[in-house]
Amino acid sequence: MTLDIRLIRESWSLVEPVADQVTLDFYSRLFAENPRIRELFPPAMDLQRDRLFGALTQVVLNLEDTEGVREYLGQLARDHRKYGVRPEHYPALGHCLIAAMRAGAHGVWQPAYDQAWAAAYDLIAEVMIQAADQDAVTAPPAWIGTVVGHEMRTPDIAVLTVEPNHPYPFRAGQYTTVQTALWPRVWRAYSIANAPRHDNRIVLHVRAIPGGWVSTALVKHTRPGDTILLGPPRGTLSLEQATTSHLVFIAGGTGLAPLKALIEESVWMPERPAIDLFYGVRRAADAYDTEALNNLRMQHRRLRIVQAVSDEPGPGYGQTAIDALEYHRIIPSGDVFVCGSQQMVRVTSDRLVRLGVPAGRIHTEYTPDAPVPVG
Ligand SMILES: NC(=O)C1=CN([C@@H]2O[C@H](COP(=O)(O)OP(=O)(O)OC[C@H]3O[C@@H](n4cnc5c(N)ncnc54)[C@H](O)[C@@H]3O)[C@@H](O)[C@H]2O)C=CC1
Repeated sequence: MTLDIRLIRESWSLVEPVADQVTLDFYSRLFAENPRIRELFPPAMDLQRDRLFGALTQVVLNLEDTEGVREYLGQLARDHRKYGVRPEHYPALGHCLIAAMRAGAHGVWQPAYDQAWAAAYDLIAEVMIQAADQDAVTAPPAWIGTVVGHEMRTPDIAVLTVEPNHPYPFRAGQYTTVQTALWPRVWRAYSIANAPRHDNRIVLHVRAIPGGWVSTALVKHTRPGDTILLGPPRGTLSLEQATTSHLVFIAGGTGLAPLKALIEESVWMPERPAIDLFYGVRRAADAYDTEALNNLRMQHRRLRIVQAVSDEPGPGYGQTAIDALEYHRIIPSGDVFVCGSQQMVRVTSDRLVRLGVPAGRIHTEYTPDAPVPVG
């Protein structure tokens, strides 16, 4: 079966401006026609809605890159095993998706679009079902993680150490998704703050954010001995993305987590890269991992750490991490990794480009389907 990329893009451009409406309509149809499928989704659907359109956008934009799309869909399928998605659900999803798009592009939708999308959807479903089946041979849909450590580092930041019940095959820089018993079917993403270890444990840095259901449960209502569910590891942030041996890491708040994992990994590399870490916090008291960072500095002689405090007065204060980088007159000649809030990542990346860093050398986690992890 061949894909009519032109028809898919053309029809996509009609529904994109009404994405919110189409997504709402899609879920309304799906749940009305298939009440059992509703049970797979969380009570509040806000984040889920954004993800659906984000994922489809990724596919539509990259249709020529067959291998890339297959890999992306494979990852999506492995991740969806934790929701309980099964092969028999796919036809209903496809049917409702096309119906919602047709309704959204009311009046200008052509019958040929139906055929183009049906063919594309069949292919998407086939790739996803195959990938999920293959994954089921070696991996559970989700891991049960026992919390073996829970340290309150500030009144609202906890560092959790979690022991998965099966080998957890992640790479430094990746993130996991977490569900707590308090919020069934609600999953949130958290970067893993360590490189893989022999004891199979992972460390998460979690700030309880106001209104953050999962983050508040993890920080305030979780104790050693409790269990949580972990989805499969995801994300592409990796030292392998670097093409140079001088790395600049720019972290904001708990955005430190994945960069710390990369630093840990680099300690074991035969040729350690030189790393400048610019770490931004709002208040000095928010620097929740100073001791561990100092330990890493002892092990990694080519690691330099500059801390910036943005929201407090005082000598050397009043700076974000990127301000500090400019203040120290470091013009990155190598690769730069940026992790923090979406706003911070965007502002920092723009400033790096203005400083002359090629966009291809700026590495961030943000992709449309995988928003920077939030609580
Ligand atoms: N892979 C990733 O990129 C990860 C991202 N995160 C995200 O990092 C964020 C951390 O939040 P918090 O710990 O509450 O710290 P925060 O975002 O409140 O502040 C941390 C630092 O970022 C700076 N900052 C905030 N907004 C900025 C902006 N628009 N431009 C420049 N600098 C800005 C602050 O001044 C401060 O120095 C969360 O949004 C979390 O989701 C967390 C883990 C991993």
